[in-house]
Amino acid sequence: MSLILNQIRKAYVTPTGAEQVILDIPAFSLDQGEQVALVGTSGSGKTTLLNVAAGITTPDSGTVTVGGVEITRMLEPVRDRFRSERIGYVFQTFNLLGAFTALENVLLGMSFSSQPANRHLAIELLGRVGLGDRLHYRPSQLSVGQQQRVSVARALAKTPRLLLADEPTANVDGPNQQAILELMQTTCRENNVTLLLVTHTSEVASQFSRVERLASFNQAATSTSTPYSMGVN
Ligand SMILES: Nc1ncnc2c1ncn2[C@@H]1O[C@H](COP(=O)(O)OP(=O)(O)OP(=O)(O)O)[C@@H](O)[C@H]1O
Repeated sequence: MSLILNQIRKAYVTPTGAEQVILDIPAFSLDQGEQVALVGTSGSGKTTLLNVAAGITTPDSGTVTVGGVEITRMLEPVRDRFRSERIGYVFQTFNLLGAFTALENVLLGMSFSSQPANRHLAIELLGRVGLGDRLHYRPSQLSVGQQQRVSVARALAKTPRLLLADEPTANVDGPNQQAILELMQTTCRENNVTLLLVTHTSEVASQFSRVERLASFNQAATSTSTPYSMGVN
């Protein structure tokens, strides 16, 4: 599905009560099946942009159109169902359900989508992210990097039409980073899934033919951002 952001504005109220505009985006879009890396300084609004694209955060103004459907016009329950069925999201903070095992988390992610839970696919994906021997571990029994990999498997398992990934390899080592990135890119390519992936790492960004710097299309001046030099900013 294509993703089109048009005239998006999003401001937050700071603890002092002032309004701070985080996103002021005249236009930003991805074609169906396109794979884009999004880079930018910490605090510049990358997660906010993904949340707006997913319909989790409502923009103050502007429209978000996913696969030709304007999700900003939908009532919240309809938008929630649209997201569950068609959008995969690898959250920066994983958002795994603590009472459930790795396998159950992936199966639950599938059950919220339109397709029936496919245990075979869930086990295969967990194996492909290197967690074949951790299927029955709960999040608290997994390392942070392992939890991140469960989150990747969960997002892919529902075979979304749009995949949003917020630094999905931030907590894993080099070989795992490469394996996860390849899995995401290959799966998206094979299924014509649109991929928007936030990264701070130049090795990750370099594997995308299109790399977008948020500041290049966001007119909001996020002066709170503190540049740091882990990689791409
Ligand atoms: N609910 C909120 N209320 C007020 N300010 C917020 C809220 N959520 C985010 N912000 C502010 O919006 C700005 C952008 O946050 P966001 O998480 O989108 O940045 P980011 O680019 O993803 O950062 P990072 O690379 O560190 O993950 C930050 O300055 C943050 O303080």
